[in-house]
Amino acid sequence: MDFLEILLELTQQEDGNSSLTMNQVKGLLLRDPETWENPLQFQPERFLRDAGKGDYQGNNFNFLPFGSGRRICPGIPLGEKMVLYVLASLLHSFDWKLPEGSQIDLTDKFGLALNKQEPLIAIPIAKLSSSQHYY
Ligand code: HEM
Repeated sequence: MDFLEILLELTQQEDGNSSLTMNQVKGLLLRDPETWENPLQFQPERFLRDAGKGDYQGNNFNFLPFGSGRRICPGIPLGEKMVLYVLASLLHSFDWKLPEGSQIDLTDKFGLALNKQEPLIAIPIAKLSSSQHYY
């Protein structure tokens, strides 16, 4: 079946019409097995193997987390720094563990942006030598 047909079927409404937002198209493109090997698997290392696939400056139409063209996100440089800084701070300052008996569930929920179906609950454990380092 043609990829477009699958898109239309997935978004069919009760009145027979289909409505597809740009974000839904993007979400589905990121699952296209012709472009992404094992698209449903969380494999961030895929971008290390092939750096071109992770180019998000708007020229690679298979991967547009910041959009493209005239309306491309102007916050890319700040976003790049903030995501890295916040993540690095959280990993540097805390050990993380899951609540007793729970497991990580990576199932996602289709929507305007990709959300996890089950929220992640992670417990931070302070690991810096002095509590003053947390202020
Ligand atoms: C990781 C962080 C971010 C992501 C994933 C992101 C993603 C996006 C996306 C997908 C768009 C729509 C682009 C389009 O329509 O083609 C957008 C637009 C926009 N973003 Fe971001 N963004 C991020 C961070 C930021 C930051 C830090 C700022 C500002 C400080 C910002 C400001 C804007 C503005 C003003 C627009 C509208 C641009 C326009 O319509 O002309 N974004 N962003």
